[in-house]
Amino acid sequence: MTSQQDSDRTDAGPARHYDLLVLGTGSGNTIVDDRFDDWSVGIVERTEFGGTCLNRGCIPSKMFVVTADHACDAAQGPRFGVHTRYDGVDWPAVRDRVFDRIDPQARGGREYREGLVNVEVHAGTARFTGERRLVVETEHGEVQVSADQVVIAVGGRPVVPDIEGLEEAAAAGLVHTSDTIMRIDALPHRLGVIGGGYVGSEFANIFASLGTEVVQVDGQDLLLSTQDADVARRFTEISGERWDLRLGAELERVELTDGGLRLHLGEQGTAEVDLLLLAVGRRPNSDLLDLEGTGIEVDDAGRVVVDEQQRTTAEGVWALGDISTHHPLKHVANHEARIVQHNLLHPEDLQTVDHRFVPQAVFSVPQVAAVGLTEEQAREQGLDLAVFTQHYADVAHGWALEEDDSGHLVKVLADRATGRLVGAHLLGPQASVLVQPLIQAMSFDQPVRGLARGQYWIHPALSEVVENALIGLEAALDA
Ligand SMILES: Cc1cc2nc3c(=O)[nH]c(=O)nc-3n(C[C@H](O)[C@H](O)[C@H](O)COP(=O)(O)OP(=O)(O)OC[C@H]3O[C@@H](n4cnc5c(N)ncnc54)[C@H](O)[C@@H]3O)c2cc1C
Ligand SMILES: NC(=O)c1ccc[n+]([C@@H]2O[C@H](COP(=O)([O-])OP(=O)(O)OC[C@H]3O[C@@H](n4cnc5c(N)ncnc54)[C@H](O)[C@@H]3O)[C@@H](O)[C@H]2O)c1
Repeated sequence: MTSQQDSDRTDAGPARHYDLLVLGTGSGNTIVDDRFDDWSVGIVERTEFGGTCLNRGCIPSKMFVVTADHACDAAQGPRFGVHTRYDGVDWPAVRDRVFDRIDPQARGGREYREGLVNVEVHAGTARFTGERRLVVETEHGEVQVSADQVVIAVGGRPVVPDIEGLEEAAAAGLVHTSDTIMRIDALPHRLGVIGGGYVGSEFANIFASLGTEVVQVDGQDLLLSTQDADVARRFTEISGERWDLRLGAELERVELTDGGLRLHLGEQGTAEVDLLLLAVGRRPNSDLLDLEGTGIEVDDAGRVVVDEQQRTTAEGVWALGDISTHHPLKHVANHEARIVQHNLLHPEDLQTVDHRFVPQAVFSVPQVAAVGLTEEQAREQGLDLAVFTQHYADVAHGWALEEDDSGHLVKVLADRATGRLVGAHLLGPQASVLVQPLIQAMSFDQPVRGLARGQYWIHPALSEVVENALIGLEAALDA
């Protein structure tokens, strides 16, 4: 590769041409390693380095989840005969523990890139002006950039619905999204959470565990309504025992009250809260890019259209992660970044993404984890299914965890025609870890028969709940 960097000035400021231009420093930033040392590289980032996951997503939220788990454990002590109780939280200390770890990582990421001789970092928002030509709006004016190869990795952002009174409430500083809720100054006494998906369910648990009175609202009749119905139902029941759930409800209007907010929820009445968290989904940032006229196609949901090699519909332009995926998860964005990285380096030997068995987990209490089809999806596809559900309460480690059957479960589905797993759905402690052997079995096309008995499972570890689920599934296949 030859560097064609130049610095011709134009009306819009200095022009730069690169071998590679990366837009966004979430998973996009992982592409540039020492194999690109002889490429000239431009990187554009409009906020902190590291993207959503590091700064406003997975990592800080899971640090709060672990803190919330400590609070729950303290409150649960007496159930085990232990004299503990939960006495409240030093919120600024909790928050600062998280961001004193994270913020230096973001700064360090930027400094590292800025220190590389072949890389130029532009702090600003990029938008296209032509074929692989863009302008970056920075604090110091506009910079024109162009490149032989462009990687679009600009992610997404929370959806803010258009609801009466919301703007006034936001102007009063009482409305948050996942972008801001983790940096607030004080633990709210009462929190309204609009949305019962991933973000809503994780934050409802965090704040409820720390002592906030939570009211959670969702338009659907179940929380996590896209999960397998058995899991969604039990998760909803457990959450409903812990905080105020208003399901099948619309947030129709928000009203400012003395020091707080009144949420008008149609048939679900009203709720008084101090702060509101909007968690009604995320949208891709394609609208910031001025893609019209570039040949880069976007679908109805605003996702940049890519093929199996992560190529967009425009020559030399790639996309990855939340801007283009149907699975807006960090492990997917990272996988796609590895594919783009390989394909940039080996244009004669393109690799294809593997989206066959994308797992996911919700880090609430209890945890939820899943891979493959739900029972409903499998039946819709007309599969001849064998299904088995193993309860945690019926394995040795489950006895240690719970006195009665709390409904924690491992549900596994197999296709009788192939003898292979087609889905696994877990609800309970460590679900996000326990699901891994099931992902592995599906990814490596291992038959269900022999999966349990063909290996040792440590006794009395919680993994026996997965072993027993597979034994039960094998019996169901043979029935
Ligand atoms: C609260 C929360 C918790 C989450 N938890 C998990 C989890 O536990 N597990 C999991 O797998 N996933 C989780 N996710 C999802 C995960 O964060 C995303 O899937 C992942 O970060 C997407 O990575 P990305 O690189 O595609 O985009 P991002 O990480 O969003 O990076 C895009 C970058 O592009 C920048 N940018 C945007 N537009 C422009 C522009 N025009 N010019 C220049 N720069 C621009 C942005 O500032 C950003 O830094 C969570 C998300 C949230 C919100
Ligand atoms: N643990 C994780 O992996 C994790 C955690 C957080 C976020 N994420 C990612 O972020 C994405 C976005 O998460 P999210 O929770 O914002 O979206 P989501 O799509 O998971 O859930 C949105 C919820 O809001 C509800 N809703 C939508 N509009 C509403 C309205 N007007 N009133 C009431 N309810 C309404 C929907 O019924 C749905 O239950 C997820 O799809 C996921 O990919 C992942």
